[in-house]
Amino acid sequence: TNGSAPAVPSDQYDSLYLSPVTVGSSTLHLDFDTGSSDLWVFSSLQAQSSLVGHDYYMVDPAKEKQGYTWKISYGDGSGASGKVYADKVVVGGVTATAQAVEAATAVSAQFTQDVDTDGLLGLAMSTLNTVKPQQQKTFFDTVLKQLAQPLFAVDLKYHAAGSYDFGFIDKSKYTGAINYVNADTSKGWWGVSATAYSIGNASTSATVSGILDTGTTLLYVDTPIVKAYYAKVKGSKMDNTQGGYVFPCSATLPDFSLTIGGVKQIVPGKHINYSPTSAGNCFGGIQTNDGIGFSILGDIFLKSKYVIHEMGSTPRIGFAQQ
Ligand SMILES: O=C(NNC1=NCCC1)c1ccc(Br)cc1
Repeated sequence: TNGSAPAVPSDQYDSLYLSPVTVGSSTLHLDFDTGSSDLWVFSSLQAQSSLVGHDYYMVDPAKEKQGYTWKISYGDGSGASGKVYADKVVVGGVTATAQAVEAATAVSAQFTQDVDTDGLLGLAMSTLNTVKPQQQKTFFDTVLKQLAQPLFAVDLKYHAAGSYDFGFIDKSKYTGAINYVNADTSKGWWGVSATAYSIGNASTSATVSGILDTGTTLLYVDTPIVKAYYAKVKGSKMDNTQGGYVFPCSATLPDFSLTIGGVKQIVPGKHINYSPTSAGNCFGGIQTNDGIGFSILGDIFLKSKYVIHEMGSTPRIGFAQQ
C-alpha cells in the first residue's frame, strides 16, 4: 500500500512542518525528521503539566516492550526519553501493525513549549535509532516491503502545506527531470555532496558535503560560504545576540545554489529571509555550521524541491524542481 500525508507549517515562518499520524487510537501531529531515526510521542506516562496543549499517546501496558528504553538528543540541544510500546501506526493510509512507538516520560522544554508538536517520526537510517537493549526500525523501514517502490518523497513548501509520499513518485508535484545521485548512508543519514555553490550569478567550485534534514529549519554551511553570501546583502551582519546573520528586512537576497550531480539546486533568495527578529531586522535562512565539517540541508534548502529518498540496493536521492 502506498500513501501520502500532508506537511503543514507549524507557524508563519515554516519553523517546522507537522503531519497527522494515527498512533494506537490517537491522531497526533508529528515532525517528520530525515535527520533522526526514532518515532517518539508525548504520552500518558508524562506529568499532566507537561501535556498541556499537546495531543498524546495513551499507553496500553499490555503493549509495552518491557525493559526497553530510549533517549535522544538533537543537534539543537533538544531531547526526550522514555519507554517503548509496540502499536499500530498509520501514515496516509500506510499501516505498520507493530511499530516501535517510543512513549516519552521526559521531554525538553523546547518541545514542551511547542504545543503544536506531539513528537517526531524519524526517517533516517534505523542504525541511528536509540532504543535499548535492541535497536528498533523506523516507520519507513517497517513498511518498506509493502510499498510499491522502496522510497519516500519530500515535498515541503514555502509558507504552504506540502506532503510526504510513501511508495510512489507523484508526477503532479514537480516539473522537469528528476536528477538522481547516490546517497552516502554510512553515517546513518541521507548524505549528499555538491561540487560547487553559487551566490547570485557567481559560481565557486568547492566540495560541500551535507545531510538532508527535514527536522532542521535552516540551511547550515561552512563559515566561508556564509560570509561570502552575506557580503552580497547590504546591511547584513553577524549578530551573536540573535545567534546568527541578520539583515534589514527590505534587503534583496541573492539566490543560493549547490551543484549536486552536475545540476544546480537553487534556493530562491526569497526563501533565505527566514523571519523578523525582536530587534527589528530579519534573520537569515543560511547560517554557519560552526565548523562541524559538513552541511545540514534543512527546510530552507528543501522547500523549493521534490526530493525522493530511495532505499534500493544502492540508496539514491532524487532532486526535482517543484
Ligand atoms: O537533530 C537533527 N535533526 N533533527 C532535528 N533537529 C531538531 C529536532 C529534530 C540533526 C541531525 C544531524 C545534524 Br549534523 C544536526 C542536527
